[in-house]
This record gives sequence, C-alpha cells and structure tokens, in this order.
Amino acid sequence: MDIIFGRNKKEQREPVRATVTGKIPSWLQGILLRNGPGMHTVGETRYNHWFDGLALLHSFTIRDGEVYYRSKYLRSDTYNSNVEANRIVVSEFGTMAYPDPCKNIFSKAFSYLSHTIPDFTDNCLINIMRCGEDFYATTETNYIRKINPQTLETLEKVDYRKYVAVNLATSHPHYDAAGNVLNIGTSIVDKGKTKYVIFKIPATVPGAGKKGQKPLKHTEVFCSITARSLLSPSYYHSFGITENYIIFLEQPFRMDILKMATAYIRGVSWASCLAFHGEDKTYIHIIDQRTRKPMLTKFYMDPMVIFHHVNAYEEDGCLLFDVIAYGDSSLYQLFYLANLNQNFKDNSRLTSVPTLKRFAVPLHVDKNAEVGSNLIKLPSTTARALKEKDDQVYCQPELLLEGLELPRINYAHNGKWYRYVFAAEVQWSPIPTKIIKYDVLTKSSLKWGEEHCWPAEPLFVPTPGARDEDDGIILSAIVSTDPQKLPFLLVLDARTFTELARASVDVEMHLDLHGLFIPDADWGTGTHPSREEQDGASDRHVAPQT
Ligand SMILES: CC1=C(/C=C/C(C)=C/C=C/C(C)=C/C=O)C(C)(C)CCC1
Ligand SMILES: [Fe+2]
Repeated sequence: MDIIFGRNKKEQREPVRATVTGKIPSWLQGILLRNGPGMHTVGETRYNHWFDGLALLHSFTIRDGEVYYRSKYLRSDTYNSNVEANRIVVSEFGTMAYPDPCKNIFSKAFSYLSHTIPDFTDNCLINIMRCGEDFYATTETNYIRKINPQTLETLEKVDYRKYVAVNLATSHPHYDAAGNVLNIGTSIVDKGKTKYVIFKIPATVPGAGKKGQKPLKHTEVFCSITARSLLSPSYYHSFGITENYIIFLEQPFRMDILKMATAYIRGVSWASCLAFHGEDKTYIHIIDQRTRKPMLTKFYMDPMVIFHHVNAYEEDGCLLFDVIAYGDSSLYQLFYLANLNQNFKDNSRLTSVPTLKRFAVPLHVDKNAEVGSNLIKLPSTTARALKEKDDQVYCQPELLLEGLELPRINYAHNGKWYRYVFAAEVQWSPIPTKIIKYDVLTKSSLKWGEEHCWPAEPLFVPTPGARDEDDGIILSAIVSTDPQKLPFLLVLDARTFTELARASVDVEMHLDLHGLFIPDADWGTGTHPSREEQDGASDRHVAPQT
C-alpha cells in the first residue's frame, strides 16, 4: 500500500498518448484536470499525513477519440522552498516544519513569534477552481495558485486576504449558471470577532481581458455569520446551496486557535489542533440569498463530521440537503501515512462509516406548533425536524446509503431537485474500490469495479443537449495495486454504468482528490489561447494537431 500512498510520483511533463480501448464518444472533447498529493518525501524528510503531500496536477486531454496525459507538480512557493532546501521547510496539515534548525536563540525566538499568526502553505493540493476564464489550484488556506490548464504551468500566487478577510477558505466553491463563484471562509479573531464569511467572485468583470481586470479584484462579501466560539471555530470542507438559500453546518469538529498559535513552539501539527466534540451539537445555518441574512430559527442536528455536501434543494416550503456524514473525525486519523503502510488493512478501519444522509429543514416554523411535533410533512422523505422549546428545531436525518465518499452530481442539478449521486464506494476502510451510481428516488445502485483497481472521484459530463439527468458519461482516473496493470482513464455510460472506453497510460499515476472537466466548447471566447497555443511547441511531437 505504501506504493500507492507514500511513494513520490514522477512528473509526466510531456503529453503522452494513451492506449484507448472501446470508443470514446465523439462529442467528448476537452480536458479533465485534477489535483492531489504526489510527493511525500523531500530529501531525508517525510510528511506525516497523506493530505500534506505536494500538489501534483494531472490532465487528460480528450480529443477526437484519443487521450493525452500529462502531469506537473505545482511550483508553489512551498514546493520551491522545499526542493531548494532538500527537506520539508513549510508546515502542512499534519506536519510542522522548521525552516532553519541551525538558527541562534534570538532568531529562533523571532521565528516562533512570527508563527503565532502563521503564514499558511500555498501547497494547493485539493481541487481546481474556475474564476471566469482563470483556473486555480486550491487548498483550504488563504492561498490559491493560478495555473495554465493546458500546460499545467504554475502562475501567480493569490492571497484571498487581499480581496476578502479570510484566513481559511474551502476548496469546494459553488458556481451559479453564469459561472459566478460562491465560497465560504473563516476570518479568525479579526477586530475581536471570528466569522464565517460567504463571498462571491464574479465570472466576468467590466473591461475583462484588459490587463489588471481580474474577477478576484471584484470579490464581494455576501454575508457573514459570527462563530459560536471566538477561539474555536468549526472546521468545514464544503457547504450547500439551493436556488434561494445557502446551508452552512457549524459542526463540533473545531479548530483550537490558541493551540494553533502555540503549535509551532510546541512542535505539533495543525491537525493536532482540531478536535471533535462529541458532546456538542451541529448547528445548521440557513442563509436566505435574497436578503443575505441567516434565518433566525435555531436548527441543529446531532454531533457529526461532514466533509462533503452532495446537493440540496427546496421542496414544498422545506429545504432538503444531502451530506456524507461521519460519527467522528476518524477519517483524518486514518490518512496518517504511518497508518497507510503494509499493515494498512488492519490499521485502517474507519470507526464510523461515511453515510449519505438527507436532512430536511422547514423554511417557515409555525410558532404555535406543538413542542415535539414533526414539522416535515413531505411524503418524499422520512427526515424529521422536531419542534423544541425556545424556538429550537432538532433535525433528524433519513439514512440513504452507507459506504460512499467523493460524491459528484450532474452539476446542472446543483441546488435543484435531483436523483443521482455518483461517488466512490468505501466501506470500513477509506479506500475507494468501486464507483457507484445511487438513485435517491428508487434507492437502488449501479456499480463499477475491477480487481486491484482504486477509482478516483467520478466526474459526470453531460451529453450536449442532454435532457435526462444521467444522460452523459462518467470519467474517473483509475490506479491499480497490481504492478502489471497500467493506470487508466475510465469512461462509463452514466445511464447504464457500462464501460464505453478506457485509456491506459504507461506512467506512475497518483491517486488524486478532486478536479473538473473543461469542455473544448468553453474555449474560444477570445481571451483563451488557441488549441495550437495550448498544446505548446515542445509538445507537438505527441500532442494532437488540429
Ligand atoms: C494546511 C492547513 C490546513 C489544511 C487542511 C487540509 C489540507 C485539508 C484537507 C482535507 C481533505 C483533502 C479532505 C477530504 O475529504 C487547515 C487545517 C485548513 C488549517 C491549517 C493549515
Ligand atoms: Fe473534498
């Protein structure tokens, strides 16, 4: 297992042509661009956690039935400093690093003090975000890195704090139909307050294309929510959205800011400053997008840990939201590389299984409703919202399916009624072994799996002009634990879950986290490079010519 999790992966800087078996639909033209950790040792030093690894971008360019693969490490400041020093010098989630071990006592003290308000890493390893015509590699700190989606080159480093006061932000933003980005971040003890800040980055700005006219410069605060605790705000990885509302879950998986401020001196990682408080509740904040104000009713649910929101929508005066929930924070524990070694199968039992749960929140709470009564009258769900005294509402979920993670949907249904969840199947271990299509309506599933194969997050791409929600294909990068079997890009018919094609590549591919598909049709608005420019002169001997 060490082979998949801990070993440094080589870059494939020049595009390499994959061997395609089966037939890729002719309409499928574009770039599947993905991100994830690829390097876990630098010189003699080793990261502790899988989420610490240096970001390795990879892409599958699909054109006229052929597939071209390439990968490049994100040349973040973190990457460059580490490589230059030949050891880990920048702290990550699970690894605290010390830039210069030979410093004298005074400079050491100074270094400790300057880490009280830490400058976080720009090792953006989690996802790719699109802002108008620009693409960024993202993590959960205040830094994002612009990248060239065709060449995978690393471009400028952007500090969110220049545009909005956040120290942390999710790597799972939402996009509206016009491409405007909505995201949420945490502003830690700023002017005496710790807040969750929802912010919007417009897709287009006046004078777009001109130098200096960047959508990020037009970022605006949409709404902010004061954290329940100044010094221990909630950790969160994503949030939910419907046509009129935003759902933010303030879970009792919290960051201890005082612990973080002293972590560097104490020689412990940021991860050690996060703790799950199983005695506490999970608070549901519902923000009305029209008024930009949170609803006043105090909605809450049991303590749980949620990384991924799946989807949410409104139905008959209720708001329904689906999440992958855990009963504790054991997922983060499992991804310590020490647990992902040869004895991995014994070490890596999740103590709580990721479960797809549906919650329902009443948008209008009748003040006269009886205490103890269920405010959800929808025939479509068994989720309940129990009226309590002092206008509190306790939400109990409908349990939909156990053992899935990395959920994706047909994004045309984001915020709207939907039927299908595409995800990786994970049972009591964190390793995905199958891809699953779950039908929320009929509660039935279709699966794809193959021996020794570990699938990445399955991404849905709709057929042009599609009417049905599942009219499209699923793309997933598959790595194999069998050295004889090459990694491949899998193309499934999203309706039947049958294999349409696979594109095998003779490279060392990493198990990635998240990404997006950029259809070729999205280019050509004038500001993007032509296909010839995209492919780059040095790539021409292998890249397709158009
Ligand atoms: C560096 C750093 C962080 C990084 C967190 C990361 C990298 C989380 C990755 C989560 C994933 C991949 C979850 C998957 O479900 C924090 C804790 C935000 C804050 C302190 C600095
Ligand atoms: Fe994620």
